[in-house]
Amino acid sequence: MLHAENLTLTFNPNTPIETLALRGLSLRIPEGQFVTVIGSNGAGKSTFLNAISGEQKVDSGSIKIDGLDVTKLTTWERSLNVARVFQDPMAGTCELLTIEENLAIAASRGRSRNLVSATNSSLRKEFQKILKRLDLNLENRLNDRIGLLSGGQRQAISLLMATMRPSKILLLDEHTAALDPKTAAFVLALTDDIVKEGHLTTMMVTHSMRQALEHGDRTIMLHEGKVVLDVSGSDRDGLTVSDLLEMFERVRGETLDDDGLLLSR
Ligand SMILES: Nc1ncnc2c1ncn2[C@@H]1O[C@H](COP(=O)(O)OP(=O)(O)OP(=O)(O)O)[C@@H](O)[C@H]1O
Repeated sequence: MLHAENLTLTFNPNTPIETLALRGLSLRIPEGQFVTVIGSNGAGKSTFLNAISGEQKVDSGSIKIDGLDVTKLTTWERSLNVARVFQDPMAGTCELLTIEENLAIAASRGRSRNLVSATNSSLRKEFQKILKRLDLNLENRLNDRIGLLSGGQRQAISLLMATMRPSKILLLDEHTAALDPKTAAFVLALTDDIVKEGHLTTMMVTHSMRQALEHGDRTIMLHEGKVVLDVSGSDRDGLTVSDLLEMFERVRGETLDDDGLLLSR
């Protein structure tokens, strides 16, 4: 389904601040697989997701989604294939628009209808139905500005918006990192349900090794722009956070020195 082959990307080449963000990164993800992605700060996780979504052009290598090389598509063209939820709850929704208007934008993705015609009564019913699953009474607040909602409520809606229309791959970029633990658990459970229901091919970046092991069916670790660990199936079942840390240290031949990653065990 997703086939990334030998991706390289250098920021500010031939300058004192040259950064080799992707160094021959290759990864294949079959359809319907849920991959969790971990890695220390600066490992290249966001850059990789940006390359898949088209926000960042790579220097070399190819990214194919269902056999189609997407490296040459515009961001808009790729938005039909790639759905994404960011860390910042404010990034996925427009605070000045109502809940209904935000959902209408998501509903019109990939369609020729405009926003005005999208806000009709059958769509309103669809919006109420999908909001009901959150059990937050938001289905009765369609006309409220989304800026009135909490970060967790907005992030839950961002997830619903990203998955409202079909796409080939769902990218979750630390989408629960800015939420308090209880709300993060709520959004993660919602994520699991939505991914399972839609059999969605998914990549979820997280700084929490525990989350990485408890969700999805495969875990990869990036380090210095490459995949250095890739565990799934029976190898991953029963793996503990300590095991994962140990494996990383073994693979890299060095001690993991990343407070963020260690603190969020
Ligand atoms: N637009 C940019 N210009 C210059 N350097 C960049 C840019 N984006 C990322 N980098 C650098 O590329 C490297 C990879 O960054 P990236 O954001 O992909 O890491 P990450 O694994 O997502 O890290 P984090 O967990 O801290 O978010 C880092 O050294 C970063 O400073």
